[in-house]
Amino acid sequence: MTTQSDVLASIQANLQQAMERKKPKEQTVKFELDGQVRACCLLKPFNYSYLLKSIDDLFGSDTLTTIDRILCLFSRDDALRLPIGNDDDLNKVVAIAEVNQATKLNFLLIRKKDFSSSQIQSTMDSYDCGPMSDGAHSNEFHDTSLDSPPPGTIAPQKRRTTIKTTCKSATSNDGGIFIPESSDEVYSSGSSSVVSRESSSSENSTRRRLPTSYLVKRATTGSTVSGVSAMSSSSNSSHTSSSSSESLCTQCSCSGHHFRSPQTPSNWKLGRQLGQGAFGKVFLCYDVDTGSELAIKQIPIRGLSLETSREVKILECEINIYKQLNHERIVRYHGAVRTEDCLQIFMEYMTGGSVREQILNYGALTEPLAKKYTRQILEGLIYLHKNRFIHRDIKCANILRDISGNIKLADFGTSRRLIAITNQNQPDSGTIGTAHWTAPEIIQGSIFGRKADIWSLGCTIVEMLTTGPPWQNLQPIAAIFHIATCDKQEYQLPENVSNCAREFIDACLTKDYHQRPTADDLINHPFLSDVYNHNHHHHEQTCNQASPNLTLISF
Ligand SMILES: Nc1ncnc2c1ncn2[C@@H]1O[C@H](COP(=O)(O)OP(=O)(O)OP(=O)(O)O)[C@@H](O)[C@H]1O
Repeated sequence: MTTQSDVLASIQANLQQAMERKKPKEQTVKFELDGQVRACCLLKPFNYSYLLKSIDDLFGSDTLTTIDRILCLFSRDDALRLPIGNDDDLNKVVAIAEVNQATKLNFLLIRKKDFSSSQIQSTMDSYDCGPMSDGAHSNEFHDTSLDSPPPGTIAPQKRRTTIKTTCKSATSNDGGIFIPESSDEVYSSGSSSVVSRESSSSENSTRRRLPTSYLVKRATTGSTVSGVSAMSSSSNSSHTSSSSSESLCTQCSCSGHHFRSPQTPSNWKLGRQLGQGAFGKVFLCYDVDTGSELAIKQIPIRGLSLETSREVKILECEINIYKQLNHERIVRYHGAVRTEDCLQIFMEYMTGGSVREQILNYGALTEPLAKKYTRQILEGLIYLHKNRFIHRDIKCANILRDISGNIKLADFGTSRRLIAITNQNQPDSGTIGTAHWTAPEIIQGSIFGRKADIWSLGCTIVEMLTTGPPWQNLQPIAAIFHIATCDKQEYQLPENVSNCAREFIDACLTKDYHQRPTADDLINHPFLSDVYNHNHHHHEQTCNQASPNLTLISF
């Protein structure tokens, strides 16, 4: 006799079978090497050595001997890139792709540092690279030279892509097939930290072209600035006149003319080193003309490809947009200057260093201090989000302290470009990367929006209270696998942490971003109810400020 549980078991088995049948039997895999994009379809399951063989098949034998790292690219703009080194990493990546129903896996192949352009040339010459889109085969290989372009050179708008071929099932023995990139895929640059379209109901995400009108206009009425819609693409000028810029003010309905954009120092002296991050070193900088001290981040850019050089140019331009952001919870950018060897980013000097360093020096923070920092982070986020910016890299290393123990958000908007420029993944400079703070929707690659910052805030509070983010013991690939596949983020907090704090963190770590609260929602959460609203006090002073050149200091 058939019991109810037999029926249920048979339904479940059928379902399982149906799901298995729906799973694609092959995986499109796309590789990029020196700006060359090639793809093939691999029959599943495939392992790491099969992946390596495909690289040789696609790019020519001996290519592997020149490769230093294979980075898997995640997120819509490929900003999250993690090294793949074995079967285990690859299995996790394939599993994430399956969960996300991703149509292809993207890998970036990084050459060994000492591999010269002439060697690249001979390797490229040694295989038939298939049909070319414009027949300019040999010239374009010269484009992959590691030399920087001469000053003033405009990099090509798009990397060369391969001509049309049909994507069909193929084993690596086929030597690979070429898949044309859509213009959207090719054009991956733009101000990725800018929320492209304002929508209260959805967290839209589209790739943006470089905004070339750098004047961010404030709204004529109300307290919200329609900054991004004012950033239209018009010319390819990269010069910003700081004297013509207006600062943004979203805190009140005042005129918004509190400050002018700061001037980029032109006459300055390098001071002591303040620290080192994944992308470069940070020094004290004395502005000889104004007598003020700033911080300067120097990012080495010698020997970049044309494509990467273009990223540097875009970052330079973006920083000139960020200069106009003016809020007491945001570290002020003072501009960027490119020299032959490095990109120099000038910013406000924060005497207390980062909260990450505070934790490393003094241990986990107490709940009241974590609460105060959380409130101040939210104040910064509310300002950024109102102005349609996403920070995208909230973590203790990017939260800097002033002398009186208040904090500001640093490094907004720059991380994605710096990753592309320096090809960093998990940095080897003692910093810990960003994978553990990344929101599931970013890993899924379909969307990113303001609520990704809220997820990272949740991870950052865990970091403040325990010295590390959730999944801190896992390697980055394993961590993002958990973030993408687990329904509930697990983390451990000290026993004495209040329920209210736990509820707040849980709210931030809501997997479905539709359900996740906004910064505006969270500022009213009971967890923060007993923190003094320092911001309000300060802003009243700011709005009543007589001279735009005076900086008020509040305690
Ligand atoms: N504006 C600043 N004022 C004072 N010190 C700073 C400033 N910016 C950075 N630093 C110091 O330099 C260190 C390195 O900063 P950087 O932004 O390069 O890397 P990071 O944020 O620590 O790590 P990552 O590169 O992973 O983001 C910081 O930890 C901090 O001590």
